[in-house]
Amino acid sequence: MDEIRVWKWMKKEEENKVFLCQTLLHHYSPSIDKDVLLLTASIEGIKYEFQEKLLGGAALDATGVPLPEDTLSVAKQSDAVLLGAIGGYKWDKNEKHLKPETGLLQLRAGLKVFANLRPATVFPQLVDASTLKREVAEGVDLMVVRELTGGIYFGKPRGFGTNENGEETGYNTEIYAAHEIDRIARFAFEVARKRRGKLCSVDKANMLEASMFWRKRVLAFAQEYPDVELSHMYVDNAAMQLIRNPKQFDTIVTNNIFGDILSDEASMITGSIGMLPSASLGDSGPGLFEPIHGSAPDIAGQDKANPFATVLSAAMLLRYGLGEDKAAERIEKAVMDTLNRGFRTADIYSSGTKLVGCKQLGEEILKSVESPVPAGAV
Ligand SMILES: NC(=O)C1=CN([C@@H]2O[C@H](COP(=O)(O)OP(=O)(O)OC[C@H]3O[C@@H](n4cnc5c(N)ncnc54)[C@H](O)[C@@H]3O)[C@@H](O)[C@H]2O)C=CC1
Ligand SMILES: CC(C)CC(=O)C(=O)O
Ligand SMILES: [Mg+2]
Repeated sequence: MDEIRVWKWMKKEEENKVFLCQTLLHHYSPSIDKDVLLLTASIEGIKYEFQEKLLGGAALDATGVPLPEDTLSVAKQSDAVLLGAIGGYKWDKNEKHLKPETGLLQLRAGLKVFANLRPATVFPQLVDASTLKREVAEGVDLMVVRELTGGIYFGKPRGFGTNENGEETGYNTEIYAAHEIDRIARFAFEVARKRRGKLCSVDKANMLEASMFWRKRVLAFAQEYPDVELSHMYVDNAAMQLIRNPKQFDTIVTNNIFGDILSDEASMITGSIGMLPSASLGDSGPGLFEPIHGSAPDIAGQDKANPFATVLSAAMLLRYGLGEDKAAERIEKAVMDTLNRGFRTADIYSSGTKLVGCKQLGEEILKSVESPVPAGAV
């Protein structure tokens, strides 16, 4: 690849109180995931052009819309898109079309990234940071494949109304067309095939028509993938099984809203939502890479946020977005080195480790990117 363009939304300094990820990252000049990505690219000899554009609250404040045309257009022309989290108290009461979250959904739809990969891996160094017992959490390595551009977040009709009793209502529609299920099902079978060959499709087919249809379409792919063991589970049971025995799962495929919820749940097995990166991919065009967490406004400005999820998203960008596996490994190894050297933010701290803020953790990750610690040296 001769030229690599990476685009990232970056918040402005004055919004630090609102956007934690960017607050914590912004202590660091200008953000940890960007610094790690660009340093790694330079060391690995990857040529790049890096542009920054606004999305979400920063875009609303600057332009009046959550996804400016210029942002979408540059994102579409890029090879990969690195994204911080959006949202904040300041815009919570905005009308729907003027919410930061709407900008994010428009970007995902605009880039047609229908498959969202959310790996939940328990690093050996963090087993004791999990809220689950060691024997339950240790060795968990599962992948949530979440459908990202359909379902209830996009379905119509939606809105506010009045029912036959004159009472106010709010409504959304869970709807999937056949092609939307088929493409995510195929994607998930392929993912499962490259992993441990087990695919669990999560739905609510005992009650919802959209789920009954989902299950029927997923099932139709089973004969094409005889090497993949397909199972089905209702989402309420899946939420319980993830806590009871998460090691039973290899790859989970599910709709947009169930995947959103289950991946937040799965993140806690690993110690923190601050550990989970994600990759959103389509049939063609750039992938979108972002942590699974939001802007964490409750700890904004406190230098407390865990940067690993965003840094690992940069690694996913290199691997799945640009095919730069060696560079991705450099970042993943730097994360492991940093953990091995004992550095932890508060959310993953356990006794005997070193409690640091986001800024220092970022500096430690950068040191490890630059000079990987030889195996056995810590
Ligand atoms: N993809 C995105 O950009 C997302 C944006 N949001 C937006 O973020 C805002 C906050 O939403 P919440 O429901 O509070 O979800 P959230 O994921 O921002 O935070 C949930 C909890 O996890 C903690 N947390 C999140 N990331 C962390 C990190 N890196 N290190 C340590 N702790 C971390 C927070 O402090 C909070 O207690 C809202 O405006 C929401 O719409 C929420 C989810 C995803
Ligand atoms: C705006 C939300 C739908 C985003 C979210 O929670 C997510 O994608 O994880
Ligand atoms: Mg979410």
